[in-house]
Amino acid sequence: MEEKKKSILDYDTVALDEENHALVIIDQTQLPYQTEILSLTKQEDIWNAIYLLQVRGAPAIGVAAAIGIYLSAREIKTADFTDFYQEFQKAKDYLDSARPTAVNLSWALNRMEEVVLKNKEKTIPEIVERLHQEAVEIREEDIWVCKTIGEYGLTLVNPGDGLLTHCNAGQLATVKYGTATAPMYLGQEKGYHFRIFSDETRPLLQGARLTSFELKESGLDVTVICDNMSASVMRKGWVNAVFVGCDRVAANGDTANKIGTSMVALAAKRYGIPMYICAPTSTIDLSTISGEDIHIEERPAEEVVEMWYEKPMAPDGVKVFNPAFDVTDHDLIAGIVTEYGIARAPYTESLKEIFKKKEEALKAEEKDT
Ligand SMILES: CSC[C@H]1O[C@H](OP(=O)(O)O)[C@H](O)[C@@H]1O
Repeated sequence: MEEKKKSILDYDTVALDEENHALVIIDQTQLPYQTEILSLTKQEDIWNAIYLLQVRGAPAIGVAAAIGIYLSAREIKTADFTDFYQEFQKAKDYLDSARPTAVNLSWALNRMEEVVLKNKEKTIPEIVERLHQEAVEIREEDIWVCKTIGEYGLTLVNPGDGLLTHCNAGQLATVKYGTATAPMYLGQEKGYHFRIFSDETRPLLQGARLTSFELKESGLDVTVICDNMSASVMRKGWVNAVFVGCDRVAANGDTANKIGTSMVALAAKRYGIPMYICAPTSTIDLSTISGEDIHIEERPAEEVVEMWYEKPMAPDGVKVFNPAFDVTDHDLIAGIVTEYGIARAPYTESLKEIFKKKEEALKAEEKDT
């Protein structure tokens, strides 16, 4: 049994238990009421954990998928590559079907598949070991990515600023630091005193349940507000910048993020407040041309009308629409903060520049090793 730690941030959001060959996650559907750690070995349990948002947030979903597909590869009992690859692809397609919007899920699975193909001349045990290393690398990389996003994000704000965020793009959506919360945590380390407003984020309340929880546990000044209050808080002059995460950034900068983000962006535009998307390059999908092409996940009606209420809050049988995400138009976005710099409009060009910088950095890294 995991010993009780002092803060939720002392627990691993998502990790590989090397000894028991298991994916270990915090069950985020139980937060903030109780901290339950799940140790998952079965593919269907991992699929369910992603679908039910027990593990959630684009980067954390990508890490969970990488670990999950490695665990699945360990169980493929054959010495023949063709058979192995066939079983691997089945497992990959299965995990990929858990949620459609966050590109990190397919990004991580595709990266693991590349490892298989790159090592197809090796023995199956050697391929599985390479998958193991890649899953660990994807997880470790996320820490550097989020910290660097935090450093770039800090260049956009002042020590005493009011910040607003929507949903949870915090440490609970990543391995460490979060994306939208990375500037907040790094600012705290520098002695900054941000006043943070966290939208509750209906219907699943990631902002109230998760963001306010992790920020408060870290000693940050956080205030929970209802989603319909964000414009009013902006109008009062309490917000100097908005930082949110993302689930898929299209080539033109249109961004899918938790439902309600586009309303925050519209209000921020009205009040002249910069809206920043904190986006690991793993969440930027240049093959998706614009927001029109992003598949928005729709989720069960119960999440809207029954969750958190003693009795359903709408008449029985009434129609319910429950899109998990919406698209913020690129012209409402002041900047896209990545681990290779801040992209500014026009995004079609600037995002390509970011990937060029990434490619150059990776090439230089390869040369050094
Ligand atoms: C660090 S990006 C997290 C991103 O993912 C969340 O969605 P969900 O809670 O459904 O996984 C939300 O859109 C966050 O902004």
